[in-house]
Amino acid sequence: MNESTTATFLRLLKLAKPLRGLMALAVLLGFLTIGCGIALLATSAYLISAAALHPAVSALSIAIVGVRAFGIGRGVFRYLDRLVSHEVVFRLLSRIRVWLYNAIEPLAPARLLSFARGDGTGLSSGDLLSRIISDVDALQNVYIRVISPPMVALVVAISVWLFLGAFDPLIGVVFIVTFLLATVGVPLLTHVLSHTIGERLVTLNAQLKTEVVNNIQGMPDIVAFGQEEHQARRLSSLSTTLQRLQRQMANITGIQSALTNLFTNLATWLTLLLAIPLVTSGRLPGVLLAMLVLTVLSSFEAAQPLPAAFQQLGSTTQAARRLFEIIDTRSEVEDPKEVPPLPQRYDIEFRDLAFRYTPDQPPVLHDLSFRVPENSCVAIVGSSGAGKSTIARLLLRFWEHRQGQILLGGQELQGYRQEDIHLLMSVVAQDTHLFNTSIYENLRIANHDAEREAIITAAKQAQIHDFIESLPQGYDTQVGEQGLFLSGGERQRIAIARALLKDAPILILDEPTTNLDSLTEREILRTLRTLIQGHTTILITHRLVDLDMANEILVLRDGEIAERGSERQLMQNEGLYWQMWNLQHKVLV
Ligand SMILES: Nc1ncnc2c1ncn2[C@@H]1O[C@H](COP(=O)(O)OP(=O)(O)OP(=O)(O)O)[C@@H](O)[C@H]1O
Repeated sequence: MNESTTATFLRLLKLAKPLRGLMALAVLLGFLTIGCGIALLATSAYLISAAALHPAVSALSIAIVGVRAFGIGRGVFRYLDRLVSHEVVFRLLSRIRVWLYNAIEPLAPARLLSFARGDGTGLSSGDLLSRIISDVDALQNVYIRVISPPMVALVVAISVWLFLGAFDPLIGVVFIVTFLLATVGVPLLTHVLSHTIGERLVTLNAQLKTEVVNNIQGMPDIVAFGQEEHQARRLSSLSTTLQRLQRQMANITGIQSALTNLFTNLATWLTLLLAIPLVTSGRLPGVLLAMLVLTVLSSFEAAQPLPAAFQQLGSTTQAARRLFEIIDTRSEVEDPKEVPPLPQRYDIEFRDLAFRYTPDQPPVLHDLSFRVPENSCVAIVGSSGAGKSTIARLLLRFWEHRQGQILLGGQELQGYRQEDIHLLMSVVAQDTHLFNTSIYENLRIANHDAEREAIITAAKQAQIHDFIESLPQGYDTQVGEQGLFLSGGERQRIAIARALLKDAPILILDEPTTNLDSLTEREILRTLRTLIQGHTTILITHRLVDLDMANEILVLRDGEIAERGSERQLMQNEGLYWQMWNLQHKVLV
């Protein structure tokens, strides 16, 4: 094992620390199972040999009872061993899953995004899924096969060595050497041969899953651009590589299994070779010959699982490494150590703010200063990529600003917990995520305590109620994955209804009328006009319609405020806003 494998392995062991009592019990039960198996064969061999000499039945009674007891004991202990070791594994895996989920949550969206973009550790949604499901499952191998069996093998080795040594030290030495070759030599050899293949198998499996998820998500585009064959070729090439690696793994399995059998038979044969002269010279009673040989043969049962476990160690540690990679990722945004009081007022101020997403990228926002007084509305307009949505992301503390200040209620935003900030803000974003459940549940997500009446009122205000009612299953209609069964406009109106239901004091409307036709846009804007009353609102839009509802409009160009004022002032200035308005108006006409 190299250093990093050992370090990963030790970290995995640490995870199991709270269950060490149960794990010790599993080792004890494993030993008792194999111990009973050895004793069963040894006693049976003695019984058959002794019975061949026709002694009185009473002379055999202890051996007969022993055979029965060990036979029953082996079954019972095997059952208990499986029960306890699986209990340990399932408890551990469920702890790891929860632990992992808790670690992922703070990474969203900034760190998860950077994973998805491939500039972190190259994680995409398919890869993430693979880590959470397959990699966690792969850890079973560590706890069931790598930890317990070597300990059981160690206890068996010492006990059988001492037992055989009592009859003849040389037989004891032959046993321990062959046993060590089978339990240490073969596993090490398999590990050396297979660990790189195992690691590549995990990575390749994840790559294949990523590719499949990606293809399924982009299937309509693949079909529309006639790329089916190209994509199928990519998948087929990945799966051929996977098959080749799996074949190599199968060859190693064959080698390790042949070597283990070789050492088992060699040990049995050598014991026989050494014991026969002892019997002929009278130093060993003849009835014990078969017993010694079968003790050796059956003790190798403890060696059987080790090579397979070490063969999978490469893939297991690689899986663990991939999990620890997520766990070790620092979240983009850190909450303050002490729980701060909530703001008493809801005005927002940006002071000399500059921001870039990554150090190697140019700044997206520069010297940004503006104020949104409590219960007023500021609209931010500008061309695509000007940095409008970035302002919303910073306000939501999805990203951390490092230059300048953002104040909420007069206090720096970084002084509040993200959780508290999210409670104070309702967002209608460009892409609303709908969960694969009913419309009703999708609305209720904004406010779990909302009564049905309140949900319907919000849907009415967002102009979506009549549409929902026209569906055969009304509010219980399933929306499909990511709201696939709804149009872009319908999804947007559900987002507005959610914001209405949440009724937070601050509203962030990021292109709330995207995907809507002009008529619906007007209706929604009318709703928004009412909605923003009594709320501090930031309205981000590139549609220059009905912006007289904003107290101030900021025109953003390349991350800077190029122009600002009320709609009337900006139109009078005949500057950038006026040009954009005219351009849009002409296009619309
Ligand atoms: N997560 C990110 N990492 C790196 N760069 C990003 C990230 N998100 C956005 N950007 C970049 O920041 C710039 C501003 O993006 P932003 O989404 O704020 O623009 P926008 O004005 O809202 O555009 P649109 O109107 O098209 O939504 C763009 O150049 C974009 O490529």
